[in-house]
Amino acid sequence: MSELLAFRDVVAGYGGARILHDLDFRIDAGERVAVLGRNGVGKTTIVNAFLGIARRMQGEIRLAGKAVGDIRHFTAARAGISVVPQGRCIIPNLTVRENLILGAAVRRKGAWTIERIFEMFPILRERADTPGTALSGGQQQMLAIGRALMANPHLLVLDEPSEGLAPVIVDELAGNLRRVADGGTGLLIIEQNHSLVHRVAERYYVLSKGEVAEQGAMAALTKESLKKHIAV
Ligand SMILES: Nc1ncnc2c1ncn2[C@@H]1O[C@H](COP(=O)(O)OP(=O)(O)OP(=O)(O)O)[C@@H](O)[C@H]1O
Repeated sequence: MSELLAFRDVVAGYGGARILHDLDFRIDAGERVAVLGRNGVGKTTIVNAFLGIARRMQGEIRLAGKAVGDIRHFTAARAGISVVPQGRCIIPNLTVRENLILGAAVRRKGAWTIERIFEMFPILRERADTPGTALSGGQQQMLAIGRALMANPHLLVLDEPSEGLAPVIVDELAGNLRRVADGGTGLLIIEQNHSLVHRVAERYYVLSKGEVAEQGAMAALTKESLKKHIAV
């Protein structure tokens, strides 16, 4: 399979503080990969490292097989990586429809259109003209995912998508993410909770103190590892 995103011996952090230590991981086209780990181990810093928010001090980040220097949010989206940030970042003064349209600003062609987003998330059609921040937490997560899909990414990166959602909404989210993946979009799901990823991801990395402590097939992740490294 072709390599989509890879970190090779990456050391990254903020100012002089090193958060990621010699981090190695790889996602191929169409894969569904989870990065698991407790609070503060550096999961979001992985995202920040390829968005140019964290400082890369050593190592290499490769996007679609090419080493990238300091990329920014827009460059990543143009290259086919869309991020659903932790906390969703719905733009307060924009309606649901306007938030979605914003996602298409990178002008990447593909199968995702506002109509297709509305088909997958009918509630977004019903509430298209209300402010995005007036939606419930679960609906805002759908909006954030829809907005990211509007950029027609090869890889959708989700940072703690199940945070603050009721179990029934997490079930719905898992179904939707599987549908996205079935359409050929790769998924990188960053989570400290196992309930979503065990239904969506096929492979996992466990991060501990900024390093990969374990990796393997999702089906082979043991209860002992879960207890040791994340919330169950
Ligand atoms: N912008 C920043 N500037 C300075 N330090 C930061 C910044 N963002 C994160 N950190 C620090 O980096 C470390 C790792 O944070 P990170 O957000 O990557 O962890 P995480 O595993 O995603 O945790 P969480 O589940 O809480 O989001 C923490 O000690 C945090 O305080």
